[in-house]
Parts: sequence; C-alpha cells; structure tokens
Amino acid sequence: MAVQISPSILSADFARLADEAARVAGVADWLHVDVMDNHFVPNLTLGLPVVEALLKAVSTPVDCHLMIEDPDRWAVGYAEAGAKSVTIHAEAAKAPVRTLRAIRKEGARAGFALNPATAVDAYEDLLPEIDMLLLMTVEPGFGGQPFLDGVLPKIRRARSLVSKHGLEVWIQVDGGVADETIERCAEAGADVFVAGNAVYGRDDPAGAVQALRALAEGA
Ligand SMILES: O=C(CO)[C@@H](O)[C@H](O)COP(=O)(O)O
Repeated sequence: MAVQISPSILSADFARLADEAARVAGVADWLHVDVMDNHFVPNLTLGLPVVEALLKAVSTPVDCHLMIEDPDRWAVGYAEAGAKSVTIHAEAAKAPVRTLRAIRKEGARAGFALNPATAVDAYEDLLPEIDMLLLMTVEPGFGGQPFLDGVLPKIRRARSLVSKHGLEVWIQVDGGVADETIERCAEAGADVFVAGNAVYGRDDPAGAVQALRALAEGA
C-alpha cells in the first residue's frame, strides 16, 4: 500500500479554508476534516454545511473524521455530500455495521476510528466492513499534542490482523504525526498519515507534505 498524506485543516486558518486547501492541492492525497461536536470531544469545529461548502471549493478528496456523538445518524450525510472517506468512532457508534455499509453505499470509503485506549482485537470481526482503520495517536479533540508512542504496538497488531484476513484495509494514524514520528508509524504498519501542525504550522505546507511522504516511504 502506497504512503498517503492527509493534512488536517484543524491547524489551518479557518477564515480561509479554501485557500488553505489550495496550498496542499496536487501534493496531498487527502484533505482531513475534523468534525467535532463538543460532546464526544471537548472541542467544537464545524459541521455538514461547512463541509458541503468546502467540497465545492476544493479539488483534493475530502477525508471526514467525525468526532461526534450519534455518528449513526450523521455519517451518511457527509458521504452524500461528496466526502470520499467518512470515519466514525468505535466509542460513539451504536450500529457500526449499518453505518459503515451506508457510507460505502454512497460511494465513500468507510473509516472506523479507535481512541488510544480502545483495543483493536475487539473489532477484528468488523474488519471486512472497514476500508480504513484510524488509530488515534493522541486523545481526540485538539491538534498540537505529543505523539503517544504507546499506540505503536496497536498499529503493529492492526497490520497483522489485516494481513491475517487478507484484507486491503488502510491504517491511518492521527495525532502528533510529524517529521520526528512518521517513520515509527510507517515501520509499525501505518500507510495513511494525518498531519496538522506538521503541515499547516510550516511556512511551506506543500513542502512539508513532500518531506513527510519521503520519510514514510523511506521507513
Ligand atoms: O483529530 C485530530 C485531533 O483530534 C487531529 O486530526 C489533529 O488535528 C492532528 O493535529 P496534529 O497533532 O497533527 O497537530
């Protein structure tokens, strides 16, 4: 599986989202949009109306990470709007199979996210329903937190479960992914890398994406 980089707009200038997206267009594989509801996580960002507007303004495929309560109700709307990947959280979904299938039915990739303390083995049976497993490498809610090395064994375990079942599930990591940490994630088996501060905290976001990709590919 090729390395993919998904810059998180959580670290971008929210007053200029389309311009910020354009700064990584043609270089980034995805644009990672963090939807937070101030209930599932203690932060509030944006919702479907802003994502709909963004989808009309950007060329990069949008990867929506729903950090919200009741994703079973809301997730399909993001896929219907045109997001190419929609991720729901294990800790929030009550009917994950139904919701993941509904996302796929709308033509989007179905993502399933685990917080740092959530074990991957509990979801082995769900893997055939998942296109991308997102392993949080910080507690969800805020950008700029330090990478949690303790998640690395879970990345390895996830990669081994995916291989055991002969599946093509991508493994995404999110939180504290930067020049100093991306190689560890790649070595452990991650192939899709979300980076907020390590991209939008730089003067040259496109250059930062290229540097991250080179590090991950070399790992
Ligand atoms: O989902 C989240 C935080 O909950 C992430 O997408 C962060 O936005 C990543 O930011 P950095 O840790 O890369 O700065």
